Amino acid sequence: MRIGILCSGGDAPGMNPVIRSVVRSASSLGHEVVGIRRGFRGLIAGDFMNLSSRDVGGILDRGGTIILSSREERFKSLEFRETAYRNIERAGIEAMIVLGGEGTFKGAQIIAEESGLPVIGVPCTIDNDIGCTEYCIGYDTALRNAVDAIDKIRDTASSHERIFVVEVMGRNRGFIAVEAGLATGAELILVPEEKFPKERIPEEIIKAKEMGKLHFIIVMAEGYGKAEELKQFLFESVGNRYGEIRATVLGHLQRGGSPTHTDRIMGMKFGEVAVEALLSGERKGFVAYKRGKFYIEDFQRAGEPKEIDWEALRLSRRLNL
Ligand SMILES: Nc1ncnc2c1ncn2[C@@H]1O[C@H](COP(=O)(O)OP(=O)(O)OP(=O)(O)O)[C@@H](O)[C@H]1O
Ligand SMILES: O=P(O)(O)OC[C@H]1O[C@](O)(CO)[C@@H](O)[C@@H]1O
Ligand SMILES: [Mg+2]
Repeated sequence: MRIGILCSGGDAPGMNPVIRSVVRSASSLGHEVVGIRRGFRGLIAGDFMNLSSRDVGGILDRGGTIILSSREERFKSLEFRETAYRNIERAGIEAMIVLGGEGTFKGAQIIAEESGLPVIGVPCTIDNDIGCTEYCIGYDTALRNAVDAIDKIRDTASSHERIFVVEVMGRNRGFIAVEAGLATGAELILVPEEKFPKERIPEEIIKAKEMGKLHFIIVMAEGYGKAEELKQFLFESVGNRYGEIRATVLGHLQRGGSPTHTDRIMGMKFGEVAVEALLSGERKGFVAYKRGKFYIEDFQRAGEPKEIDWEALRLSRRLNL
């Protein structure tokens, strides 16, 4: 079988271990892998490259993706998808493995349904927001990056007795904010899922400062609000009386760097399962991970809501004395 592989949406550290695993698992069973460069954009352009086991050497520890990624609006239009299907046929691609988030899986599902090609998705997004799977590649590394950065911010926040608003990624979800916030002992975690009233934040700051805390660190998911705007609101509410206020947006540094051992190992496992699923005749769906087991789930279910760790949020508040 000739298998096409692509990465789409925001890159995720751990995509390279998935690619390596797909290429070598397929190769060990006598099958070929073709890399599609720049995700769906490369499908439309017909930008393909053969990937041998040697081509994927030395990439386990590399962040990003060697076959590149993109967000490609044109893939939502049938006209461009038809061009993609002609390119797939011309290149002799008989099945596909698609790495990305929930948006990417919509594209993957459409390919499977319109072209009849077998397509398997591998959940790769630092947002960790794909329904039905307990794990998404990239999330662990993004957490490591966020925790590392917030620890550093805490040092300077304490020295200057400041209030910090730290904005972390998670387009519509608070997964990174909750876990990075608990792990760094943030004084307040703000997530879009909870709608914590911003009018209550000044009292929280006053309470903490009266308890003798040097700093007050707010870890806020980007889906809750903008760091600069919250900083401005706090300044208008309490001024500098409880410490100067600063805002930091961690941004794309969360998405880079060498994948953690968890993202590497999970990436390799997800990749092998994707190849075996295609070889055993699966036609469409994504590899999901639940209670220690991998299985193929319907693409449709990727959009189902997945709960943040509410227990972690509760615990962070209890321990904030
Ligand atoms: N309804 C759709 N039909 C066809 N293609 C789609 C559709 N939705 C998304 N896509 C494709 O998937 C790409 C990636 O989607 P999106 O930007 O939502 O990222 P994602 O895969 O969710 O990853 P992340 O959120 O981690 O960045 C889009 O740019 C587009 O090419
Ligand atoms: O890299 P871009 O296109 O600016 O997208 C940023 C978005 O992508 C993500 O990093 C997910 O990949 C979100 O957390 C964030 O909202
Ligand atoms: Mg997404």
